[in-house]
Amino acid sequence: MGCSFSGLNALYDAVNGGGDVWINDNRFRIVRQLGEGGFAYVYLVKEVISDASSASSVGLAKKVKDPSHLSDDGTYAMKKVLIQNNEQLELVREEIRVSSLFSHPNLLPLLDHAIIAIKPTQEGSWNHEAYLLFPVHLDGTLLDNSNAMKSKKEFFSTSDVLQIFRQLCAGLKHMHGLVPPYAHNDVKPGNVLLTRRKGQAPLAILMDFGSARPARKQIRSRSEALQLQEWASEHCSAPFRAPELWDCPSDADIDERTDIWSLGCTLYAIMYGVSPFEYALGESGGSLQLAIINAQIKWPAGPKPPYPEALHQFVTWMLQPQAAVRPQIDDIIIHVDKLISKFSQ
Ligand SMILES: Nc1ncnc2c1ncn2[C@@H]1O[C@H](COP(=O)(O)OP(=O)(O)OP(=O)(O)O)[C@@H](O)[C@H]1O
Repeated sequence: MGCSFSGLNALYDAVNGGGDVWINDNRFRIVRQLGEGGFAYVYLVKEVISDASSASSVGLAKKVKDPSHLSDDGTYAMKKVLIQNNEQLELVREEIRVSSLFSHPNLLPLLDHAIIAIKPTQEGSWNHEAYLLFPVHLDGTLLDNSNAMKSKKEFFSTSDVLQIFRQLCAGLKHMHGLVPPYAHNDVKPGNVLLTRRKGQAPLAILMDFGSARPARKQIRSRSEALQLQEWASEHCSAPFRAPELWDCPSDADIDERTDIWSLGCTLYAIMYGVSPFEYALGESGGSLQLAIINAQIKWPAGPKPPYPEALHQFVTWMLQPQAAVRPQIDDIIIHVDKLISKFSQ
């Protein structure tokens, strides 16, 4: 395959093994597909090291700053993003730039990346593919886990609900605490990787920084408000999207509390397996936007014994439609720690 490299390079090893991919100096064998998104495929890959005896000083080990991100068996998750135009190329470049700003045990680290240009289209411009390499978490997302549990009528214990949530708060605190603060903008169960651990609450890791941006925006005109709403409609999943991103005033100060709204919806979903506003609409349908703007919350029948009322009040506190009086991540952490000491053994 004819390739032109845009600085960094990933290259199919068409001759050796067919299924191998090079990301910069390292070679990976595709084992199987793990998932797919809008324009992306995620594969389980295994690093191919020619001299296994010196594995700790070659290959990815040489490249990755934090050795705890290296896997014992050489397996990783590789996301291949198909890029068809300049706008998509800029989005991937931004995802790579933003991901490299974060370093926290509850945020999925980007280990390496490469963008390649492939066969010119008829107009003569280049198509691109991006390859992003991450640690792999084989137990799936919080959404996958919730769906599997729902079909068995199982629920997380109160203690696990709080511990999973606490880890998401820790990851978000890192993002909201940067200068300038960053909002994730797409906090939802499908963007949380969960790893089950014996005798401990599951490990929760927030991923997908494709929508993460500096959090604070001053909206001072109708056209700026509409521009923000349009951006949000493409980047923030509707059932978890804050009211100010649906119906933005022409004079508004947007901040990282858009994520607190999504976090409230996510806490509800850890308990009941669905966003509160999808649940509120139920089978009858109706307007998701109206349900969100009115913060219309209903509580499903849960596990027996049910979750403590204090958890419901906690969700309601985060789902404050007026962003200016919604709590910040530090307030949330103080509160969840109190709930953990009260309800976890
Ligand atoms: N590090 C990983 N370990 C294991 N599985 C992963 C990993 N990263 C992604 N996946 C799987 O691949 C799926 C798609 O990944 P991701 O959400 O990053 O893609 P996306 O294109 O951003 O998707 P979407 O547009 O739906 O948000 C995930 O839902 C998950 O099942």
